[in-house]
Amino acid sequence: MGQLVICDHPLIQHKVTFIRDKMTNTKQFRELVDEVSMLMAYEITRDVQLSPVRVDTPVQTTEGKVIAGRMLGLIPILRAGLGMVDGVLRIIPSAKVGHIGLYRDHETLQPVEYYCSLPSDVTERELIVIDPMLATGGSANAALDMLKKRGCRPTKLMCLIAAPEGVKAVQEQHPEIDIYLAALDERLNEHGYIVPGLGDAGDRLYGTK
Ligand SMILES: O=P(O)(O)OC[C@H]1O[C@H](OP(=O)(O)OP(=O)(O)O)[C@H](O)[C@@H]1O
Ligand SMILES: O=c1cc[nH]c(=O)[nH]1
Ligand SMILES: [Mg+2]
Repeated sequence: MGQLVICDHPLIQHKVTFIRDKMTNTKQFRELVDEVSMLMAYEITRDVQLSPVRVDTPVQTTEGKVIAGRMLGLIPILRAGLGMVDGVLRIIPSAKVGHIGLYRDHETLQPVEYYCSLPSDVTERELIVIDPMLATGGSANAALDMLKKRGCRPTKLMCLIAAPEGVKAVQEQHPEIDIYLAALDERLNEHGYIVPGLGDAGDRLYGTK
């Protein structure tokens, strides 16, 4: 079973509180999501392999460590996943980005696929699927299915807020995936929204409601 990691660094928890706040405006919301995503990228890259190199300081030669060329790909789920990409890219600038378009049908809560564009070398990369909200888990599972069907290797799912129902659904359908969250909330409501959550992440990022 993959790990379930709650990124409980105080800076992340502080910012998530303001992300949840309904008084936070679109500009502040976008900035906070960007900042939390950057901070979460530290946790997500914790297992990156290092290799030794010699480095000449002004004083003497010593041994340093550099990242051992692991190839990463970021796969945001449109729309809301886009709000997290730049923050992660600030920490992992060499990652390539592919896009999966999914929206959740408001009646059935089932994900509807409308776009998929992946980097040409995507099958050689370790992929991190990115979406701020993991509610029923339908969208994350559909994205992971789409990637696996194309011969790709997703290893991590990065979300801001999840409901226990969504975590369970991903763990059942894709048990090897490591899930990284800033918060694990109480439950879903009758409309499939996370409680207490933050509302509709896409609408809050882009000011569409
Ligand atoms: O776990 P689930 O029950 O599938 O719900 C989570 C999905 O819902 C939201 O997207 P939405 O459908 O609102 O699309 P948007 O990003 O375009 O707003 C969110 O960004 C996830 O993709
Ligand atoms: O609470 C939720 C659930 C799904 N999608 C959102 O944007 N928010
Ligand atoms: Mg939405």
